[in-house]
Amino acid sequence: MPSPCWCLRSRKPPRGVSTPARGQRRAEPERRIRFGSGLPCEWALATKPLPSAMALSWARRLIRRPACLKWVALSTAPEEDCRQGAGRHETPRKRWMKEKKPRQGFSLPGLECSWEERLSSVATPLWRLAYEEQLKVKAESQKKVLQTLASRLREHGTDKLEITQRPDGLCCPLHPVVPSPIVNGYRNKSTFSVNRGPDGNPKTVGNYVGTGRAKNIVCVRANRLQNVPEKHKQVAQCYEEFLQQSPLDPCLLFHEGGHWRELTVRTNSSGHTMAIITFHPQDLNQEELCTQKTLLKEFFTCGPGAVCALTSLYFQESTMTRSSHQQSPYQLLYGEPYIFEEVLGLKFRISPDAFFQINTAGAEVLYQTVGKLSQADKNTILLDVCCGTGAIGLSLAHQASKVVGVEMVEQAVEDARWNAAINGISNCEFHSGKAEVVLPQFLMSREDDQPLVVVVNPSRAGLHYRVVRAIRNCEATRTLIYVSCKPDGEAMRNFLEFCCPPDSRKKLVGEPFVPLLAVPVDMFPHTMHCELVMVFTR
Ligand SMILES: C[S@@+](CC[C@H](N)C(=O)[O-])C[C@H]1O[C@@H](n2cnc3c(N)ncnc32)[C@H](O)[C@@H]1O
Repeated sequence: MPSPCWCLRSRKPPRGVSTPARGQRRAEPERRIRFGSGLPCEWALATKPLPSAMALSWARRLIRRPACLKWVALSTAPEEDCRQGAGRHETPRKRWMKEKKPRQGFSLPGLECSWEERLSSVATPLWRLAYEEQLKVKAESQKKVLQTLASRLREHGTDKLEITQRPDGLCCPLHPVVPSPIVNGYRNKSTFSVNRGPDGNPKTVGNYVGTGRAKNIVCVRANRLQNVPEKHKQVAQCYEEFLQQSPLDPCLLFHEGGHWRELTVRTNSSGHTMAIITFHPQDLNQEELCTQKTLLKEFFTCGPGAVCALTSLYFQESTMTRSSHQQSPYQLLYGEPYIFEEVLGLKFRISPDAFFQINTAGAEVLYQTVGKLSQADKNTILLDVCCGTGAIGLSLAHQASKVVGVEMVEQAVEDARWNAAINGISNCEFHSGKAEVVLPQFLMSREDDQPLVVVVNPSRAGLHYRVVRAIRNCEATRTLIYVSCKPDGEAMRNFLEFCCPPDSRKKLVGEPFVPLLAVPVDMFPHTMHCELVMVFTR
């Protein structure tokens, strides 16, 4: 259980707690709440768990103002700043940010709030709530998404009674959140950065507290993050040990030089572990690069890093924030080129560059949910748009007459084809390329009029308008399933494009879709995120 403490920034004190006068400190034996005057907004620290209703109401505020989340950890400025009060024109936060110096975890009497806890509050803001409470918070935020969609559709002049006449103000019925079968350590992939830690050590491996824009980034070890499994933490710790003994500098800012960059760890259910290390070559020659790769390999195969028992070690030279395999190949230094996973009885091969849902047990629930909702049958073709390694299409292939997948990452498409073959699935084809290029061509060139069930699961950037237009203008598409982990972002734009009244200016001439049902599936316990499965029909 996490330590019984809830810490949030809030404009108002929780109900039932009076605000002390400016500068005055108040201590109650049961619950002690402090308000730091001079901070941009008041914030509160409770040393006892708050009643769940209270915690929930605060969490709801976070949903309304998610920007607050960024400040949850940062606004916890050291106590002496609050106590002494800042100058008239300089708030403690301003002063703290101006110093730009990472500080040691600070302590308040009765409340230890370490850097690790701050990181937890940034990366997993719900971690102090019991899982049932987390699900309530997520249900609330999904409700808001459906309310927003309903009101945006009304603004767009929809006359669909299914939307305009719903008494709850939602655009369609909303199911309760389907819980994740695993709540802790569920991540099968974690990425760790290298940067200055709270003690100023530039070779710290962890995750960021703070932002680049505010220039107050501190890299904090992920040891306390509840969604990261122990194995990932162990590899991160070993990489840090390697860096400490390496003569080369870490690459903190590209233009300042340095080499060692982030670490990605992938694991599967049988404990196999793949590590990928990104390296900025700067002006090293091939021989020098080779020396570094050898040192890294030796460290993880026969040196102190051997305890991690890696099954694959990859090295990627990259001068960009992110590079695909095409831009800068993943170089296998040691072991198996792929990691394998089993999902719903099917075997999946996953390349280092390929996307795979980060919660494998949660992915099974998600795919089962999509399968039930899709109503794909032997008369329908199932289109899996943004298919990754083909997981959705392959797990539903037995329901449909045929599956067609589209994916832009070449390695993932190769995995999808291999996955179909190894599982003996012959009614699938996978196309490589951007969906906005491949899909309109595919739909235009179809000669049969077999009904289509389209499942889209794009990244956070949402679908390109050409993809939306192609799907909407294709009459054979009667059912559309949109799976999104950020339905209040770009996906909302897509929902409107699918459901708005016909608009010839935007070439959205096909019959509009109507939201039929929404089922949230929790894949990310402790975070605010949730996968939303939206079913549209027409
Ligand atoms: C959220 S993942 C979904 C993967 C897959 N449905 C699954 O469950 O494993 C999004 C996928 O979309 C791919 N993608 C992003 N933009 C794309 C585009 N414009 N065209 C095709 N695929 C794209 C990404 O490479 C990634 O594999």
